[in-house]
Amino acid sequence: MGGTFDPIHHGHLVAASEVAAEFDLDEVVFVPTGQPWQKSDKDVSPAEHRYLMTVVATASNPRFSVSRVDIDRPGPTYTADTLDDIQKLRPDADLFFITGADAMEQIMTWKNVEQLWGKAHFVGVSRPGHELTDFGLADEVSLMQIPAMAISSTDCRDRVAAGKPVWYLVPDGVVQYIGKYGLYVDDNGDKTRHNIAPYVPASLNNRPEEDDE
Ligand SMILES: Nc1ncnc2c1ncn2[C@@H]1O[C@H](COP(=O)(O)OP(=O)(O)OP(=O)(O)O)[C@@H](O)[C@H]1O
Ligand SMILES: O=C(O)c1ccc[n+]([C@@H]2O[C@H](COP(=O)([O-])O)[C@@H](O)[C@H]2O)c1
Repeated sequence: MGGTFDPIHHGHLVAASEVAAEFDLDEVVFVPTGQPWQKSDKDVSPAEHRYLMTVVATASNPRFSVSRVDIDRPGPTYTADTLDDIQKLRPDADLFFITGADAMEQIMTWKNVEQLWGKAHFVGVSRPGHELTDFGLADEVSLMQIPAMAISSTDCRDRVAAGKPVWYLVPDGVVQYIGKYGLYVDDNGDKTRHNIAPYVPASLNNRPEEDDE
């Protein structure tokens, strides 16, 4: 499941869980976007924050994982590249790509859309306020009704900026992550203030003991 996840919320998690159950999937890989080119007119939080919030949100589900392929690939994020990279990592897997109804509505504008159908089976899930359409591609796209979650990342960001709670709209750990790094508070759009370094596991970051002299 690809997304900007700025922040990840329970609408994303319910969609992933419902599709995994319906299609008996072994795993759902959440893939935060690197540069979501169709959101270039919007302020998007640094990729490392979006990645780490996605890790926090999915950590308790053994069938959920998070991939860095899109945030580690330079340039705009295209799903054709995402699917190629994931297929290289899981050569034997049959890939499914989960999208909400709003993303499905836009899919014909995605790069190399005609190639996408050969790379994965697409599952479009219902989302309040959006029509669910498969553009007549019934063999390539499945449509699925899921419990209606009227939650969006935009609304979560706006609520934080307005000092309103986002408890129960996003996982508890994500509420705490947002507070810890001061994300989405009104800072005149200066996102660089909240930049963090890429995550490096401690085991790769051990420095030799410093000499006391
Ligand atoms: N409440 C929801 N129900 C079903 N699908 C959703 C829901 N929210 C997001 N999705 C789907 O999850 C994927 C990633 O969405 P994204 O990260 O852009 O979240 P968003 O809430 O739409 O964000 P924003 O408000 O910033 O545009 C998209 O395919 C989107 O359609
Ligand atoms: O391939 C494209 O051209 C393309 C254009 C827009 C969106 N997408 C993908 O659709 C997913 C949801 O995107 P978004 O912007 O709604 O978070 C995410 O995986 C994006 O990379 C892909």
